[in-house]
Amino acid sequence: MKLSDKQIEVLDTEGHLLVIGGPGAGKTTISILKAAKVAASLKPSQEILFLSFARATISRVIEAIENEHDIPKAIKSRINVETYHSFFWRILQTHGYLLGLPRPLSILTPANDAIALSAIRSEYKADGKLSNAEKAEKKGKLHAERLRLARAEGRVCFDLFGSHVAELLERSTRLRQLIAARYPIVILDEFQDTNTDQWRVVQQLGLAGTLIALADPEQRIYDWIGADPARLDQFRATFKYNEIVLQGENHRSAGTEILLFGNDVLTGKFSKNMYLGIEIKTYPSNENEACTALVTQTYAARKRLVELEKKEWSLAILVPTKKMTRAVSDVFRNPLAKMQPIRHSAIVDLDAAILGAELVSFMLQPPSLFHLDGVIDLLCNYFHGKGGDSPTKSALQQAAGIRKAFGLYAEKKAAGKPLPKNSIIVPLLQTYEQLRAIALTGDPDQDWRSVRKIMENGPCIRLKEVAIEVKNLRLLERGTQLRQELSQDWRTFRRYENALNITRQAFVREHFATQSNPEIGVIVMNMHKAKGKQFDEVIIFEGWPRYVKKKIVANPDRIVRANLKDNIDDQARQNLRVSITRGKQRTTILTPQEDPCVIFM
Ligand SMILES: Nc1ncnc2c1ncn2[C@@H]1O[C@H](COP(=O)(O)OP(=O)(O)OP(=O)(O)O)[C@@H](O)[C@H]1O
Repeated sequence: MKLSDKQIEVLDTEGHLLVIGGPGAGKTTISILKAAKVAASLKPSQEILFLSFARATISRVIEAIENEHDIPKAIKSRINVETYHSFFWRILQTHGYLLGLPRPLSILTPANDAIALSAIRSEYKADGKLSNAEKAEKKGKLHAERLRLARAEGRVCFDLFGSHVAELLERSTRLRQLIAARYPIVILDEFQDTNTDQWRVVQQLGLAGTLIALADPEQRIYDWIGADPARLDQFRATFKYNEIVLQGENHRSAGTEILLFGNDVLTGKFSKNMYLGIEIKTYPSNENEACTALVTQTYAARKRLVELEKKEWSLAILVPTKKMTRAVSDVFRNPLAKMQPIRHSAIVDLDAAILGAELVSFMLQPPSLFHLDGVIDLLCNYFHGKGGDSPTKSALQQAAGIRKAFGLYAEKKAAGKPLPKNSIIVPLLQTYEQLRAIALTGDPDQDWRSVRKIMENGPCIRLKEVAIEVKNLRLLERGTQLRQELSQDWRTFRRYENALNITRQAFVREHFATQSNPEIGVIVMNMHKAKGKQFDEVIIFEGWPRYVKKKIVANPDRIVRANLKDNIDDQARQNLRVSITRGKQRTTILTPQEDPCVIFM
């Protein structure tokens, strides 16, 4: 790889650095090369810290490091790529007591956070129907409860990580120095998207160590969770620094006009009718034709990529919402008649699946006095937590309904009376009895599948939902730690004595694991998740309007909310630009014929 003059300048410049460049300008690449250069002169106890937002981004950075064949292995191992979350958690575990947090601390995972806060959330109507004062009151109550859980029970949710670590570093010069002694250089990926607490931490890290901030102000897509357009200027005002702009560089899709098109999306002024590497295709606005268009385009892209005879290729299908990620994944699994299914992986939120897995694993445990009570607790947990931080009213009502029906069951049972025939506990008990009758084998994969199948095919619709949800998990595949630990549990006790605990720990570990599979083949994800990644081809597929008597009555899953001109804002434009510029060779946009994406109109 021949580095550009500006990239070489990054290598040669010392002190705090702000590296600015558009999509594919080579910021990540040059920061890795810089890290390798500096790592060679570090003391044995020191490492370079590369901080990123999501595990998904980390896997690409790790992959990029692996791909730099000129960097010796020993040097690569000195670059520690981590999420803000996992870095913060390490500090909190060891020093949180200084803030009055108890010991030991445990993580309140997003799903369990949702469960813990569901009682407060169920006091309020949906967010859209709340006044500003009610919203503020709800936010205050949620925050107070999270603080209470941290201080009284030592259960800390992700939302509190940043502010607690910031407070620790602001109050302790010694701690700052210790961290800087271990990590003399900290690289900040996607710096434009740091939120207020992360920025507070970064300021402290910069007091004692050296920062390399990588940023593209126009890829800022996290305003809704605290990113701030003023962040780059705050960096400029806080530190004595050098700024290097990788102006006009585009190594990702060189030879195409993908970046030019992405930039034109930002301004809304389209300089050309056709752009090399960009295809905008329309489909008739109905489900069948939308899905057929998507599947056909995916086949065609896949064919093009296979014909290149590269060892590995990647094709991303990017959609505007999480809901649509699942819908596309379902369509690929079961396309319309006569079309071949498409092998793919889908990046979906796993909150619900993880809670479901807790229930499946608990079913593996031997019967105990209160086993059924435990099942009910976990099933209620599932409904409380499955919607993450925006649970639906109906899910909360499901949980309340199960709890109430189980209370009645316990009463009747104690009085020796039968349950009402229409009680939701009746089918649940039937499935439960079938589950209890399984002869477990000690092969966790097989036993897990037996439990899941009975739940899916049994008469209880609630357990069936859980079983279907759990299919999204791949944690029991050959060689996984969860599988090994469950096997060990069986070998020790001749039963799965600790299945629930083992499963819970596996998910916490998984959350912090940095190694995730490189993204190859067909991958479906929502547009936000594509940040920081790249693929050989990208297909952006948005939803279509629903008509009644030729009038649009709903317009979900659009790039711009409801596809209304008034809703076009910087966030929508930047988000679309990020998605468009993930493609190396080609980006195809699929939009409905009768109501195409307003950004292009
Ligand atoms: N000087 C170079 N010559 C050739 N290829 C390069 C060069 N610098 C980077 N690349 C390649 O270009 C692609 C994009 O680079 P990189 O991911 O570093 O960009 P980025 O600025 O971090 O992008 P984004 O902000 O969009 O995530 C990568 O495949 C990388 O290997």
